Amino acid sequence: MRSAYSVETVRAAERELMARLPEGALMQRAASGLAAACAELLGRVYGSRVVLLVGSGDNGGDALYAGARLARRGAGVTALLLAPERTHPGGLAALRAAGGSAREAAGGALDGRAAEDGAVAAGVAELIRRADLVVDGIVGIGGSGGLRPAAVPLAVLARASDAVVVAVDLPSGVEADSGEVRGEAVRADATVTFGTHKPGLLIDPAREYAGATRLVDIGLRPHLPPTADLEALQHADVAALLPSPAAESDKYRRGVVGVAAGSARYPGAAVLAVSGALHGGAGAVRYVGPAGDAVIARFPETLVSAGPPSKAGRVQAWVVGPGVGDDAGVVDEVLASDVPVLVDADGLRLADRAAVRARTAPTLLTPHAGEAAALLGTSREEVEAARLPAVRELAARYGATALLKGSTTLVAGPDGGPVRVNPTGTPWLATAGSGDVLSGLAGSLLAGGLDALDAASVAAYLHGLAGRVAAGEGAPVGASEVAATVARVWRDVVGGGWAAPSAGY
Ligand SMILES: NC(=O)C1=CN([C@@H]2O[C@H](COP(=O)(O)OP(=O)(O)OC[C@H]3O[C@@H](n4cnc5c(N)ncnc54)[C@H](O)[C@@H]3O)[C@@H](O)[C@H]2O)[C@@H](O)CC1
Ligand SMILES: [K+]
Repeated sequence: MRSAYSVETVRAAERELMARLPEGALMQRAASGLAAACAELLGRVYGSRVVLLVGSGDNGGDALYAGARLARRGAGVTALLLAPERTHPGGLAALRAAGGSAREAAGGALDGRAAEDGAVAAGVAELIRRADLVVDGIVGIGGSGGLRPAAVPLAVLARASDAVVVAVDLPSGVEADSGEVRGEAVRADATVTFGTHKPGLLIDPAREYAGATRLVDIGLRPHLPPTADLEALQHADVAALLPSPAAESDKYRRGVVGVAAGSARYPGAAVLAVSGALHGGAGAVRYVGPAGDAVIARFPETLVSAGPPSKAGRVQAWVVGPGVGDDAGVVDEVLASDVPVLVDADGLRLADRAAVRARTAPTLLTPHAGEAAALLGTSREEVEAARLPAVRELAARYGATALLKGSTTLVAGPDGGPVRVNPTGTPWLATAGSGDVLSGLAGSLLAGGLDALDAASVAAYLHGLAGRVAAGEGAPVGASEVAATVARVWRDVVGGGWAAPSAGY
């Protein structure tokens, strides 16, 4: 499990650890890991051109000490200081002693005129443009509220340069705790983070600014609490959670999932939700609704009933909503059941909110940002910008587990606790019907006995992997292909020997 901790928790752990170590030891650990990562990215350190963007705090100190290490190996290192009088003194001295140089980043006063806010000093643009490596030590976990104006042109110049951009701890300008990016921020090719991941490194939009993330061990782990603020499942975690039938299992012991989906107008949603459900490990899939013929034609193994959900026979979990159109009755009926219920798509719009809150069996809501905005009474843009607070609020407000879809899908439980972020997502999954497959898959795992947080996060994991594998070398995929690929990725996850395509999850 990959975990991330909030700034407040990281600070407390650092204080504990620092109290046991000689002055400055922690920063040396950080700088040494940072320098090693930079050297690796440069390939050849000797003769390379390195520019350090240095803010007024310890984040800048890390950059300066790492720059000193690179300078000792023959790199030409220049530090651009955003606040020359408040630069980390030890770091600056180390850089100079190693042969590096430092200069002011901001535009100085010219001919008696005051410097414009946000202007850069002469030669700075050229330095950044010609650099092989730019190290972003403007601000780390001490930052808030987006980049200050003086730092903005440096972020813009770094983006335009061909240099590899490495962020120290976090890309400057992103919110460490939430992944929000308000205004300009540094876009890094890689981020070297210390002690633990910060939530923003795993959640979009900030995750995109971080590039590939590398964690440097500075000995913080024993000082962090056992419960993280954010968790990302990895192969081994998912393998341990996936249901596997025992010798004495029959279809009923493996769980029956009911799917109440589709309509005369949208039969495809029913077919896709059933296809997801058939691949989620439940012993049987029961379909209820007006698209029975289409479902049977495609998946003859489905148990189809024509009547209402309450007459369909026992299930261990329900999925309700995909493609049901305006049939509020079916949503009401399913919500009145005493088994776990997943509500998706039209179901989210039609569900009686008081009925959702009043349920005693687990409820799992699976909105995309637009549906989440409607449930929260806010705008889609607000949800997209602040996904972590949004998913927490949804879960708390509805007393439900909430899965917020997106490139970094988030899952929050109703009683607080760590939020799960899915590391396997791919933009190829933004395709019609993909959400229906996810609902079926998660519902099937619910019926198989996983709790709502696990069912949702395991489903998102498998679904994301299936999307990646089906998309292969970057071709678009349909939702049916995603469903059909779930069995393969399930085998790979359980087998443990699967080599993930390219990506850093
Ligand atoms: N505390 C520790 O034990 C360790 C800290 N380390 C480094 O120290 C960093 C935290 O250092 P600090 O607490 O000094 O804080 P930072 O260096 O992250 O930032 C604080 C400074 O940045 C300025 N600032 C705040 N918001 C800004 C914004 N939006 N735009 C531009 N400037 C802004 C403030 O004026 C303040 O002086 C970590 O991110 C990490 O890089 C590492 O050396 C590892 C050990
Ligand atoms: K930084």
